[in-house]
Amino acid sequence: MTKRACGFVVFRRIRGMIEYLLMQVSYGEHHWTPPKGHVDPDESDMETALRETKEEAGLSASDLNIFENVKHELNYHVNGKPKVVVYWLAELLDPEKPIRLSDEHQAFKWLSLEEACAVAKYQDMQNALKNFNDYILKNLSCICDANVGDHDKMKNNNYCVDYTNVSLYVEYA
Ligand SMILES: Nc1ncnc2c1ncn2[C@@H]1O[C@H](COP(=O)(O)OP(=O)(O)OP(=O)(O)OP(=O)(O)OC[C@H]2O[C@@H](n3cnc4c(N)ncnc43)[C@H](O)[C@@H]2O)[C@@H](O)[C@H]1O
Repeated sequence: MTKRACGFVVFRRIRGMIEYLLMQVSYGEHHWTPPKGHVDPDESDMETALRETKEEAGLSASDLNIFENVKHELNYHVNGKPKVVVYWLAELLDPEKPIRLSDEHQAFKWLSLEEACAVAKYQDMQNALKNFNDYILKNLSCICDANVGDHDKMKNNNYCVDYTNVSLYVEYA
C-alpha cells in the first residue's frame, strides 16, 4: 500500500528576495522538508495540506495564497514501501508572520532557492523547488536591479518583489 502525504512549498517575498520555508524534524535523521504529512482517511489531499501546515507551522489558509493548479508530486520509498508526496505552491501573504512549530519539528529556516536545495538534500525535492521557483519568476510581477530584460541575473539572484514598491519592473509572461 502506497503511503500518501500532502503539504505546501511555502514561499515569501521579502527584501526583494524569494525565500522558501523548510522545517527540520525532531526525530530520526532530522531531515528538512516543507510542511506536510500523511493523508488521514476520508480527507482530501488539500485538506491534509492545510491541516498539516496549520499543525506544523501555525499557518492557516487565510495566511496563504495557494496556487491550486501549481503542484509537484514526489515518489520515493521509506523502509522499502512506496510513498507519494504532493506539494502545492503557496505564498505567505505577510512575510513577517511568525512560524509556530509543533513537537514534530525542532527548527525552521527561510532559505533562498540555492540554500533550500542544499538543505533539502534529495534530488526530487530540489527539482520540485526549482520548478516552483521557475513558476514564480515566470508568472509573478517582478523587479530586479538590473536592466529590463536581464533574465539571467534576475533568475540567478532570485530577485522578485512586489512592483508597487519600486519604479522599475519587469513582468514575466
Ligand atoms: N524515525 C522516526 N522516529 C520517530 N518518529 C517518527 C520517525 N519517522 C516518523 N515518525 C513519526 O511519524 C510522524 C510523521 O507523520 P506526518 O507528519 O503525518 O508525516 P510525514 O511528514 O510524511 O512523515 P515523515 O517525516 O516520516 O516523512 P518523510 O517522507 O519526510 O521522511 C521519511 C523518510 O524518508 C526520507 N525522505 C524524505 N524525503 C525524501 C525524498 N524526497 N526522497 C527520498 N527519501 C526521502 C527521510 O529522510 C526519512 O528517512 C511524526 O509525528 C513522528 O512521530
